Amino acid sequence: MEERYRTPVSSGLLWNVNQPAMQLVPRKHAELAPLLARRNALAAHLWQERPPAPPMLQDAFACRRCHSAGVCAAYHAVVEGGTPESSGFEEGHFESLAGHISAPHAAFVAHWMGLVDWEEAGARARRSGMWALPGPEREAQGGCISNLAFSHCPEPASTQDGRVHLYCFVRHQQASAPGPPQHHQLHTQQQQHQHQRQQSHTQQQQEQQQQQQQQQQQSSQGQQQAASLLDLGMAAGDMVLLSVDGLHTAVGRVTVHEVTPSSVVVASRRPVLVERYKAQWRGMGGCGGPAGREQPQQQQDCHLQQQQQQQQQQQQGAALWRLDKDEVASLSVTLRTNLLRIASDGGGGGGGGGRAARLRALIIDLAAPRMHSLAAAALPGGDATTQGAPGDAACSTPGASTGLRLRLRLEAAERYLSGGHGATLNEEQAAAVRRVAGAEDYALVLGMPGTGKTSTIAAAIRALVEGGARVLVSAYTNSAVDNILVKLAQLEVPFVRLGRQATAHPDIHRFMLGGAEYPDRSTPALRALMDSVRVVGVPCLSCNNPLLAGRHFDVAVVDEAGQITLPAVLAPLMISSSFVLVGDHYQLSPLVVSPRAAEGGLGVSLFRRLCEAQPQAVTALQRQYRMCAAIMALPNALVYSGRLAAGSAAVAGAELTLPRPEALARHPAWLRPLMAPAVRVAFLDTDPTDADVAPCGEVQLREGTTNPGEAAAVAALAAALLDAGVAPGEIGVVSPYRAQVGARWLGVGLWMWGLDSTVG
Ligand SMILES: Nc1ncnc2c1ncn2[C@@H]1O[C@H](COP(=O)(O)OP(=O)(O)OP(=O)(O)O)[C@@H](O)[C@H]1O
Repeated sequence: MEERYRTPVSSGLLWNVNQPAMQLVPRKHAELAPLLARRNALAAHLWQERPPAPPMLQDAFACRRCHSAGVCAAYHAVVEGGTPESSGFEEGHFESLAGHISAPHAAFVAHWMGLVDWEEAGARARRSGMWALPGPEREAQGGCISNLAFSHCPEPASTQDGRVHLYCFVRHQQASAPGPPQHHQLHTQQQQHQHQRQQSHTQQQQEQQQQQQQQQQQSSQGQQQAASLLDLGMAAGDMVLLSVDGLHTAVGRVTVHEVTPSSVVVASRRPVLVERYKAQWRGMGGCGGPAGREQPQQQQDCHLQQQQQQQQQQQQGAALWRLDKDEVASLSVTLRTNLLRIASDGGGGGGGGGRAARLRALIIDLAAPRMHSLAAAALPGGDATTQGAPGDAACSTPGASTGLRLRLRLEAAERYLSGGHGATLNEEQAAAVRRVAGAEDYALVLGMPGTGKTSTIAAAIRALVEGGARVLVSAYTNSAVDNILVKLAQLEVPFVRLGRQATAHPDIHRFMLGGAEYPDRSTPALRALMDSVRVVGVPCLSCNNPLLAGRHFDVAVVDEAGQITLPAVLAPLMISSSFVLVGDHYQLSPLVVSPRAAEGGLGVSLFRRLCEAQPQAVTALQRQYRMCAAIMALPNALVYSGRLAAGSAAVAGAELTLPRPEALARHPAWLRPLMAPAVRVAFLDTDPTDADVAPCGEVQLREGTTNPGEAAAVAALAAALLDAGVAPGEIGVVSPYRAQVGARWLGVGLWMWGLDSTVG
């Protein structure tokens, strides 16, 4: 720390998990050497591609009291093939925690643990760029905004989470006038840079290369960066790390508050000492790291551009800041813990052993799910299919048999479906509601695009709640959770949304703790709220929220389940008696970075695994309300084998209506035939021989691939539609290129999406 911060450090803080407060520990020279040795050993350990876990402690007394003994025993058993003797646990302790794990279950969990390891290694390789690459290089790869100068502190904002401090940064443009990106120049420079790296590294050559690079970078600096900060893929709500480039990585973990073309405002709960870095910068006299320290050539190459920018900033007495998206964070730890919790029968903190046993049967052994038919549920006390699951006693509602609970839900579903909003659901949707209400183990809802998945799930949740169930609403992303919650609010179903306000949809803020619906944040009030509320919404990876500790739900409903990896989806399932997975595995599968993990099956969601193993548990929604017949023909031919149908004749025959068709006369001739009402799908040939359409071709910009010719053609089409009276909000533009999805469309209020975000 002294080396890094150039400040004498005379003591440190020790946090002992068994103690309520931290202790101040004075620095003792004699203790430093072994501490550094442990630090180095840990660093060396973590640096390996797939680091093994440290050896078992062999401290029976400490392990008996440890809250992680369950997952630790499960890990030792399934990954390390451990025995009671090798565990070092007290006699009988290891067997009680891991003795039940059969060889096939151990093999399954070990396999998935390995996939998480590979994925973590892949993600870590990407993340290392945050620490190793100068901001501009990282910005070119995406996930970073670099070359920022601190501007000012807007007034602190008050949120339900408390007051947050705001910091506004602007592009450091003063040293170089902004201008259009010089594509050719950038490309050439990158080639030269690469080429130079391949050359022999004699001292003389290195110096020449550095000089060349400096000259090139000086001439192109300021021209390479994206013209608008909106083009860099960061949005309000993103979690980012704020750093001073080359001086201090991760000054703070902050949230993006607002992005405009020229500025970005970040929010932090704690004050960030921006002025301090200005002062420190002056004190250090240049680039980060001790002066004269030898660096490998690659690092020197890497840091050249950074140093130049820093020198410019230094002359002006200010630091250069950067924002890096924090994507991996503690994800792998959560995934491993989830896997070990279904392997373990206790001591894992939360899920009961009975629930874990049932999940092992359903997920690993692929046991058939028990489903209560309406007829069976009508019988007093339920039927045989609802009784006697091993270990389920831990999950049942006291005083009510499983059969009775399911019958109450099914009756509530029928009541809902027979009146008001419920009557507007089509047959498939109504069947899905019944299936969800009658599911004892799980139900799967396969919702093809535009088939009313969200509406159906919201209706099913309302029926569940009216039938007395407590429901956990989850998904991988905050936005997917909120999508359902918005519909629940319309159906007047009360709920609590857990999480930070910054990550939630504005319409949902009032349902968050401290929001208009739940203003009292005192401990008794929160406890009473969590005891009484019937519906809680939280993303999968936040199910370890302290307010959920020790709580149990009757049903977990997980949306977009086709896009969630198996280890990630387990957390909500562990704290619920039954679950409903909603998704469409024919659309996007889980995003996996590591090819090796993908080969091993990490890209196969639990939703798909169960759909394939237990097709009788699937209710498919196939009647869609979004696409006319001509558009629907494409997904039907490519993906759904003709199963997708239009919800009504009006949907199938929908056509373009132009309030002012005569306005088209003012626009290029090539686009007029495309606007005929009968034309539902058109492929526009952008061959350059057509004089009217601008020549098209891909161009590599710093912010990504673009096709200016195609963009111009789309702009012409949009302008014609607007002129002909189509409302801006009725026009959508989709592009496979992130860089093409830019600010230029926002001015006219068009909907503009990247390809991924249009799925579903
Ligand atoms: N039974 C129905 N009758 C008429 N319109 C319906 C019906 N069900 C859904 N819709 C309409 O279909 C559209 C899509 O509904 P919804 O957003 O719930 O579908 P989704 O399957 O969740 O969509 P996505 O494909 O985005 O996941 C909405 O405009 C909705 O009002």
